[in-house]
Amino acid sequence: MSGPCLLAGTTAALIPAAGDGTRLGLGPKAMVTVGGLSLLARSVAALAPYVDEVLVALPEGLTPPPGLAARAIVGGATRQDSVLRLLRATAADTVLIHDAARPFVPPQVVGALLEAVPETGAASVALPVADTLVRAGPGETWGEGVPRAGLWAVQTPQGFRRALLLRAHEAAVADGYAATDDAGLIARQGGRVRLVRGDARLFKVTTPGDLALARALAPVWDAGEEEDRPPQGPVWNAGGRER
Ligand SMILES: Nc1ccn([C@@H]2O[C@H](COP(=O)(O)OP(=O)(O)OP(=O)(O)O)[C@@H](O)[C@H]2O)c(=O)n1
Ligand SMILES: C[C@](O)(CO)[C@H](O)COP(=O)(O)O
Repeated sequence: MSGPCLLAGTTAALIPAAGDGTRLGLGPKAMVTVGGLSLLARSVAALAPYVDEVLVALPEGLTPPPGLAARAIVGGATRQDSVLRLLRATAADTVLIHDAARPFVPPQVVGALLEAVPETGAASVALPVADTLVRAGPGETWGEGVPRAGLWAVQTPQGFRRALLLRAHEAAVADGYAATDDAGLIARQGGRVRLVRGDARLFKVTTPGDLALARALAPVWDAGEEEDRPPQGPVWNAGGRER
């Protein structure tokens, strides 16, 4: 990893992994394997080199897999609730929040995200939408076209000053507001969220089709170029200086 890290203080990776995986239909999704490694193990390994600690939220009753280099807590009923529990379980100054269900995390993307966070305290990886968009009408017919100019599809990881995100989560709880991601909670409070260009390989394993894609990609990813592999060992220390 090259380039300076501008983060001050400590950093934690928070990995919500407590979902049921209903759409995939294979039990707790984070434990599903691709290329011999669970989605959770891949996500933990991808972010561990950048942070001081990794915390994962698991479904109640699920024992953390042996050898997982992360502290485990019990997640909540929704992703939002799992993330709030993770935020309350760490004292880190900066947090990277990443779905366990996105196992392929290009190091370049994490580096760009870490450099973006200090500007506003909130940044998200996202990709400009490339397909034509339509709002479906009755009976799954073509309803209304949606102009795609300026639309980005949000991925993870997302990075935040922890105190800022915690306040946004607590405000959402107080208002009974539910969001599908964390950056949306900051934006709702009027906060600015920097968008960092993501990567097609950061797709979320949601459906059986996604799992088939992930299993096809895993051997290519694992044999990939050095720049596409997580760095070995810690990259930045707690004070944000390059190691
Ligand atoms: N109560 C929940 C629900 C989701 N997640 C996590 O949030 C991420 C994104 O969620 P998604 O892909 O929707 O996973 P599931 O909720 O498991 O999927 P489904 O909606 O099909 O059940 C996943 O890593 C998932 O484990 C979580 O930590 N706690
Ligand atoms: C956080 C997220 O991955 C960003 O795209 C997405 O919103 C998660 O949604 P889900 O409903 O938990 O699948």
